[in-house]
Amino acid sequence: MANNTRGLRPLVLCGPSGTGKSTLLKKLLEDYPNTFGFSVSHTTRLPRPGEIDGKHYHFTTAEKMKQDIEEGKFIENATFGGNMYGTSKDAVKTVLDQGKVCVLDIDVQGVKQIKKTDLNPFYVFIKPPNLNVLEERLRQRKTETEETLKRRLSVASHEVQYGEEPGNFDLVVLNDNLEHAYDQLKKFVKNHVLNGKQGK
Ligand SMILES: Nc1ncnc2c1ncn2[C@@H]1O[C@H](COP(=O)(O)OP(=O)(O)OP(=O)(O)O)[C@@H](O)[C@H]1O
Repeated sequence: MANNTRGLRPLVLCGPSGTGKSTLLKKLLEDYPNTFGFSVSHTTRLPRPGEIDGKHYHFTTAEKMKQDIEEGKFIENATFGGNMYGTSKDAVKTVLDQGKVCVLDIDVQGVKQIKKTDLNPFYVFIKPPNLNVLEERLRQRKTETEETLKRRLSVASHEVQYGEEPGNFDLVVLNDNLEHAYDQLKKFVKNHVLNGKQGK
């Protein structure tokens, strides 16, 4: 069954911090076990409570990450809120080798870089209802300090602008109601990413 996905285009989920990418991704991975594989990004930020090294992120140092970037080991990388993030070639290869559809959770800077590669994924933008709701979600998540929260919000409006620009994404999902947003994502996945090739 896993081999049925071989050759299918990867799926990029992008959107401002707190917009609900991880939440939607979790639902997708639960709904389609064995079909999708998450490309585990590298980051120099500290783990949040409950985050597991190698599962949620590969936690690394700025020194090591800079060196790996110089050595060409990354497909895309970005600095956000004083921390580095990136997708290594190995992270994508690991998923493809499992015969799964590779899902990448990246920001706008990463999307712009991926567009210059031959990865050829589907691009989905997850849009927050507005910046006040985004702030509320980030506050409720209790992962941010006042400073990191401000930084995340300050880039969010530019990201939404890029997300809404026609042609930049294959699908823009408004994450107002979670079930509604997930339905839109799932429909797109069924019709385009899986292209009728397999069910659950
Ligand atoms: N539709 C929704 N309605 C209400 N709350 C939501 C909705 N979608 C997500 N949330 C909540 O908003 C918070 C942020 O969501 P999540 O962590 O998935 O965002 P993210 O885009 O992955 O952020 P980051 O890029 O910082 O990892 C979480 O606490 C999540 O439970």
